Amino acid sequence: MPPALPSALAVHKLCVSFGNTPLLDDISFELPPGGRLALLGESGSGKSMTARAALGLLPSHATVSGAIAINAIDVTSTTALSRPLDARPAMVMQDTLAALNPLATIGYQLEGALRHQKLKAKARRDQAATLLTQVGFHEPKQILKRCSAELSGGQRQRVCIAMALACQAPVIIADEPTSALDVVTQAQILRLLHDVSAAPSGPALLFITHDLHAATHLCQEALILDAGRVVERGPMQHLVTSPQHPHTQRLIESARVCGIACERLYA
Ligand SMILES: Nc1ncnc2c1ncn2[C@@H]1O[C@H](COP(=O)(O)OP(=O)(O)OP(=O)(O)O)[C@@H](O)[C@H]1O
Repeated sequence: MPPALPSALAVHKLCVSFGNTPLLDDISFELPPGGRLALLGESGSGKSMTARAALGLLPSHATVSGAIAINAIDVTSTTALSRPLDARPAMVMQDTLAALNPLATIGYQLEGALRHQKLKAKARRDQAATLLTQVGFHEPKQILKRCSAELSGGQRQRVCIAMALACQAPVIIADEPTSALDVVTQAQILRLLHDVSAAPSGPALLFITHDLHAATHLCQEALILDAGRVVERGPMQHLVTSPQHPHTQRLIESARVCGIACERLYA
């Protein structure tokens, strides 16, 4: 049997506090290469803080214990920019206008993300266009010339996913990537995130969301957070059809009140 690949992202007994305030308490999970894990929980439960720890973006006054490894490289106490390239997750955020530089063309930004590949200028331009095709643009050369304000929200999110792919990151952390989009565009972006992570050697995906329905479509597994702790974990189907913890039960029930019967997806 070939040796098992290291986890794309491994978090072990992570605790984070700001001063005397504990924000994350004993968080552990592993994300295999190409795996898709949802982080679910109510507002303030610690989803984004977990992402910030994995990205190396906690403020310097944070007290951190436990361990974080990316591609088996220990990054627990290294900031984002001091990490080697193969231990830096890429980030896809909800606010695509803030994520992209409004004053630079998409081509300029995408080629910047390809810088580390040391390609010649023409090859870099071609690669930028190829990435845009990969995320669903039919006229990539036109998009390369535009600025972010000249694109729709869904188009900007595709560009952000292309930027994440350009970084060849082992993990994409997607924090509410579809919340600002209409339902048709949401479905397209979820499908795209699925396809990029399911591709051979595709990145693992940590999907942060309130949206149980989106998580059931996209992810194989989920962690449910409450007040900075993991209250339940397991295969998505199991959590949705047979939630054990009262907090998970409340999440499923709340989704049902909003007309979303996730368990039907598994019927
Ligand atoms: N800069 C900060 N300083 C102090 N406390 C913070 C800071 N940022 C977040 N927190 C606290 O950390 C906890 C977790 O916040 P976090 O942003 O991770 O929640 P979340 O689950 O991502 O919520 P949401 O779904 O609303 O984005 C909350 O209690 C929040 O008030």
